[in-house]
Amino acid sequence: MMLTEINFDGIIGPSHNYAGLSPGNVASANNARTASQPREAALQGIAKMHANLDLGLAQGFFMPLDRPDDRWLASLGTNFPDADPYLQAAAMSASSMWAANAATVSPAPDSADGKCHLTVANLQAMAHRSHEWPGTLAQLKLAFAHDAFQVHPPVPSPFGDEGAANHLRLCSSHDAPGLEIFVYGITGGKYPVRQHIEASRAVARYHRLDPARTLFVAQADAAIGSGAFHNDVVAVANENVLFCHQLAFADPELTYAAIRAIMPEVEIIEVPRNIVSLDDAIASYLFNAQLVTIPAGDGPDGGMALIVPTEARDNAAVWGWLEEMVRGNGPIRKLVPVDVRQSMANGGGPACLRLRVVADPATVDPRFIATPEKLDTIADVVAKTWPQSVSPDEIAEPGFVAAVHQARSALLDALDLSELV
Ligand SMILES: NCCC[C@H](NC(=O)CCC(=O)O)C(=O)O
Repeated sequence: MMLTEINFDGIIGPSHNYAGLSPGNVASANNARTASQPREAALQGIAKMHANLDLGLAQGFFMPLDRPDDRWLASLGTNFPDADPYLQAAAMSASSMWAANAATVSPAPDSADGKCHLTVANLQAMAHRSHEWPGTLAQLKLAFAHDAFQVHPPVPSPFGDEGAANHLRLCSSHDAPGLEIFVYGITGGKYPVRQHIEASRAVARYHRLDPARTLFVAQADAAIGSGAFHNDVVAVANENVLFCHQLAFADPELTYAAIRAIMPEVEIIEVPRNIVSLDDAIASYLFNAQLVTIPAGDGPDGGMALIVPTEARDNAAVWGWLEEMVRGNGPIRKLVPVDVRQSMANGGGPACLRLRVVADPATVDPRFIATPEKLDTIADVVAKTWPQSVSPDEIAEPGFVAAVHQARSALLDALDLSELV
């Protein structure tokens, strides 16, 4: 059994649009009502997956969900043509692209029963995301049907759960038992808190985690209030490294001490607020990075790489700090900027677009595992069928709805996944 970290990216769906649906998400608000480019968006995501394969990383993907979500609208007593524009936009959202919010994942070495556990996130804080979970659950049950996994339905209402975006795992290596850190919000000032501690505690119970290696940590109110609606906007972990902003956690010193008490070998790289302000961190998304271990023999000199959005390179304070960090003798040796601007404009960086699953790739349904050839097939379908551009006023047009349906069906056909209705 070879346990490896596999990054599953959400393929950016054909209905990708900027409807400004996420209060507390600065980018979503700033770009509200502008035109989006679904085709370019999806191609950017595919290019990121190609680049990760080139780094020697294991890569998977999830299909876009069926949009508009007619079942959800029916449960609200309406249908797409009759619904008001807000419900139409919420039903049409391509938000399942942000796979970090699909589920929380606890790899097998962390669980008392030796299975890899996944709990689908209920995403109940935002209407347009609250109806993702049935489609996501169906997909995870298919991809992870092997008995190496256990897929759990979401935590019940009213406890909000946003999945892996509020979850950090530290370990000596991916296949060793880890320390799992659940980050929750208390108050977000003017913005909603999305992750509730009761939900985090329930997930830890479902996953049969060892309480001695599980922490529940409050996110700083200032971070949520500045636009860090998920903790992965201000912190990321990989193996023994925690990379975070000074204002990520409500009580940083206590948090670091609690981590060190369980895992003395942890390396905490904290970015000081006087060098990178919270506003710069949120605008550049330097922490919404994929912090990955380059497989031995494949890397420039081994070590870890930080896959950052190009927005981080464009910010002088952020890029200056990052360049100095990689020149030092630390664990992060390489910066890899990737262009995911279409997703970034809705508040989703490289880390939001992926769900990390530590598992034996042989136990995953192979239809969800990426190869360069399969990514080319996906890119081909996208180039032929994804709408080029759409403004929020156009998402209810019958022609657009038909194009969205056709595009997704073409992709499911090409990947032999038509059973995902
Ligand atoms: N992890 C990143 C999630 C980004 C996501 N954006 C959105 O849903 C924007 C949708 C819109 O405004 O059309 C969110 O805020 O949950």
